[in-house]
Amino acid sequence: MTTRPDIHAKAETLIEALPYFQRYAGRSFVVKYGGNAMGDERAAREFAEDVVLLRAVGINPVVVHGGGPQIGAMLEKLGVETTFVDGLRVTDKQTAEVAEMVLSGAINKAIVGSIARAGGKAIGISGKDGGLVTATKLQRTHKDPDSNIEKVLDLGFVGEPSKVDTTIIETATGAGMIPVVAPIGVGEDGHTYNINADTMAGALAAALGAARLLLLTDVAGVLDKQGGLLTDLTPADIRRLRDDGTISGGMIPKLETCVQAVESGCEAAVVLDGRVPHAMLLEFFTARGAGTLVAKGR
Ligand SMILES: Nc1ncnc2c1ncn2[C@@H]1O[C@H](COP(=O)(O)OP(=O)(O)O)[C@@H](O)[C@H]1O
Ligand SMILES: CC(=O)N[C@@H](CCC(=O)OP(=O)(O)O)C(=O)O
Repeated sequence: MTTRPDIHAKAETLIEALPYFQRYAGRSFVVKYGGNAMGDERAAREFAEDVVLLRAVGINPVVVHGGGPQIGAMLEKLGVETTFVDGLRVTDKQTAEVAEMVLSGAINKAIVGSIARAGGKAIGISGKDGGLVTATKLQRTHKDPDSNIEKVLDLGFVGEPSKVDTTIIETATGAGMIPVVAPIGVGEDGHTYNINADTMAGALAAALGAARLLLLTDVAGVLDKQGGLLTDLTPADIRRLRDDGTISGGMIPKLETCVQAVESGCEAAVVLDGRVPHAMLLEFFTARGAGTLVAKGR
């Protein structure tokens, strides 16, 4: 008899995953797929395969996508200038129209297509569909460090989810489909609002009581000042890391989203390296995990 160690290793990998399949069957996983991660064709294919695999083992994946760099490229083509405040795009009426066209049109349908090629059935929607997300204008203030005076900043049609009705998500997942959601919402005032994709994903994870909110990014996870990976964090740890300056820039709103999600119904959030092949599968289905897990308590 010949031995096939490679076959045994594969079987062991599947058996290692069994308790996780059992634990998460029937639960929702909200996955935020950022615009920076989409550039690479192979990574995009692997992302779609991972999502289809989650669905195949009985988990309900919900994809929320970004597209910041792609909106920027389209605005540049059209000769429209764009600026950011605290990582949020200042959005006038024309910018909102371009953001909706790029997010709900081009990117949303490209992701639906790659999930279909990986053998899954996806349905592309935005926060506008089925009354999924009602948005309100984001109120943002900024304290001038010299005068200490707090100013109200007008970011235009930048919204935050104020009401989430998950019926359309539940209907789609109940019919075996994978919802792919563009971060666009409509206000009670009838205006279209541009919503940061991390914020949108966090709001959906909380409303769905998701087992996991997964934020794929371009670093290994949350790093300490020496560059070491912090594997487990609580909301209290995050407040401390923010106060001592360990986290900055885009990581601040990302972790704020994680804290808000775990404090309002989502079991745990993970900041994960989207550049690593099949990062999602390693996180969910191995004892080692990957990235940084944010949960209410240890
Ligand atoms: N402590 C930290 N650990 C990891 N990344 C950090 C930290 N502090 C700041 N960052 C920055 O946050 C960035 C991730 O946020 P962002 O660029 O908004 O991601 P994305 O575009 O994927 O949403 C990292 O690339 C890094 O530059
Ligand atoms: C208000 C706001 O900033 N909206 C974002 C929406 C897309 C996004 O968040 O995309 P990434 O995840 O790829 O950065 C924007 O206009 O760029």
